[in-house]
Amino acid sequence: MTTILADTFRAALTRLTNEEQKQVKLTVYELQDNPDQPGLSMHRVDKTRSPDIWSVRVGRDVRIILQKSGGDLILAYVDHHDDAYRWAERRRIEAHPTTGALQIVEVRELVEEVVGPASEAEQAARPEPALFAALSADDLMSVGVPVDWVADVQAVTEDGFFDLADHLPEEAREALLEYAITGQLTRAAPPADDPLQHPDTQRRFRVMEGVEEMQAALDAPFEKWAVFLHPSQRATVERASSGPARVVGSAGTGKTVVALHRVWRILQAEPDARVLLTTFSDPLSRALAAKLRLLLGERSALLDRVTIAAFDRVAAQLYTLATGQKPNMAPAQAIRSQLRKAADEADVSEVSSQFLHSEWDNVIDPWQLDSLEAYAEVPRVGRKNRLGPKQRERLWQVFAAVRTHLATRRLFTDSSLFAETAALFRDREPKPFTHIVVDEAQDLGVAELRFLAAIAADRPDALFFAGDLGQRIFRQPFSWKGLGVDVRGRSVTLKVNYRTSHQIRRAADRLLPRTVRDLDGLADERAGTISVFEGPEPEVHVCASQQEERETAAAVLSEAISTGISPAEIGLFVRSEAQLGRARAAVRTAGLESRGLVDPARDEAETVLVGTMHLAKGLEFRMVLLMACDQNVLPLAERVEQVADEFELDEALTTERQLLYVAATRARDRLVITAAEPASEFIDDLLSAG
Ligand SMILES: Nc1ncnc2c1ncn2[C@@H]1O[C@H](COP(=O)(O)OP(=O)(O)OP(=O)(O)O)[C@@H](O)[C@H]1O
Repeated sequence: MTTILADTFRAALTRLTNEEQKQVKLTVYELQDNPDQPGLSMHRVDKTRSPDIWSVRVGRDVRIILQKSGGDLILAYVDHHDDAYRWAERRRIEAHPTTGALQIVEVRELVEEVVGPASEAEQAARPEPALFAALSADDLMSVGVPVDWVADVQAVTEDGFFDLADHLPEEAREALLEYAITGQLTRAAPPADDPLQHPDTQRRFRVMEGVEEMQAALDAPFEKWAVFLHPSQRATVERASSGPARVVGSAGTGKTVVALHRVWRILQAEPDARVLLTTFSDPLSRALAAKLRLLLGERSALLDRVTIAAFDRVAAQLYTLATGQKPNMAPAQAIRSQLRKAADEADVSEVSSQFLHSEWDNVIDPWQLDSLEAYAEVPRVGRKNRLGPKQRERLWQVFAAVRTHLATRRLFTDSSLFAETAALFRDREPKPFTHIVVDEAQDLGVAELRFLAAIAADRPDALFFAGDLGQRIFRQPFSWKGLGVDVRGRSVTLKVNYRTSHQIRRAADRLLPRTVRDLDGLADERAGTISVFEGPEPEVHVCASQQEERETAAAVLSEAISTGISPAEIGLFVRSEAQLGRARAAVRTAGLESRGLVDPARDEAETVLVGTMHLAKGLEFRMVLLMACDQNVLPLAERVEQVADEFELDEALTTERQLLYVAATRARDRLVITAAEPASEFIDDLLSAG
């Protein structure tokens, strides 16, 4: 007999007490071992609409609801006696007549709380149009709307949609939302012979191969993604690649989840695989490590074959491994003074410090240019090369002097460490890693990408990237193809946002263009992304002074706490360190305590996280408060003043905007933005309708 676990069962299990959960799990293992054993007290549920629904007794008051049909045993639900029976009486488990996907269908006539199709009189009085009036019953069935619910969907207006959507299977809900936003109806995958093989079945039912798998699935934490993936996520995880591949999608669409499952799949499929899971910062790599542990659960022995660390740490470790020495890093300030000194000596005083720094940071150092010829030929993306050959020659003397200064002292920059370590491993076999999975890949620089390509095995599926071009906040763009990493034709876009409410996502999306293109012509298309739940509209408070802002923010925090949001569920972010004081003062005024990101000693449950927007990356909170969104803070005036040319100005404005997008999309349910007058121009974009 095949045992199948439904997502509704797992969700219901987590609502029971620990002791009840333990008892339920033991009963499930017994059922899986032999569902017919006499010790199990199993009864057919009489009042249901399907003949195959049974209840199994767990202790005095808890009941498991399951469907027994053919050779399959579907674990559907678990709850206290009366609630379990009520759940069972209102549901059918069946293959959808059009799509063939297995669904748990709510029996329409037994669901009272949804407003039924409006009468003609009501419709005449109601000015709101029906959202799906143009779709026929066949259209609706083609996306998996259960027969019972077709009339309700045809009659629903925008106001009632999210309430109704709660009663529909995910594929129908998502297709209808997409239609409401884009006017396009994406039909379900073609029917499979076996309903269990249908991609929409697999997002809510999973066949359990053995007791061990069942244990892992039931012990896995409440995060649904640990067990059930969206079909587009699953396809991306499982896809065999003929070359480097990537997954893109706007914030909250599950790119990190895909990256984690990809790592797991590689480890499972290849006993000799050595995997690097990497990203751009230590806090993010720690978060990835925690999530991977969670996903692997009982299979944590697999972790022995994974390295999880930020790019720069991996480079430093491999350098030490190859040379026996620790790399000595040059302080950024020392490089700045060397540049100025060399410029004075070479008598190029007409060139501003801004230009020198920018040229070093964005061209000379990342590309590791080592000659005047290389300097002349480097691809300058978007940046006008305003240098004549003579001037370039003089400037090169400056950069060459700094390079010599660093080389003679064996001092590294991040980029030179990447380059040197890449050179140490480029021709070595075997490579340190068979597979490399990169999260937040939009912030890879030239040196990092070359480094990763050099330390990965020479096999087509060695490199996998997850990222969102719209969230690039650190690095300037460059052509990946030009460096030999061509993901064209192997890029998948995820469209379902699981993190952020419809209202917050819609507002945050207004900060960015609908399409963001990379330099190889690949587009990240943001239009058509949907959120699966609703919440309040984001709030914006533009205050007359910083003091008024502090009081307003404090009042917002107090009100949130009074409505049941705990301090740990709140993230408070500001543009940069200079505004942290304003944020902490607001937390104090609300009578709360704050903690920083690198403040592990603080009790997380009792404190509000306060940090800069750059550090918000990769996190998520029930409520996000963004403070100090003032005119000179976003975009940051100091940064705008320091640009070397028009290209850099454009870059600065784009990445400042993207920074606000990153911070705003950390919010699940509530987003509040405050500013002291005059407010950032970005706020107008966020609020503008349409
Ligand atoms: N299949 C799924 N089912 C349920 N929840 C999911 C699923 N996939 C992702 N999530 C949830 O959605 C949220 C966002 O996921 P994730 O962090 O992977 O998104 P992301 O695309 O990497 O976001 P960002 O670009 O903002 O970093 C998380 O809370 C995650 O648990």
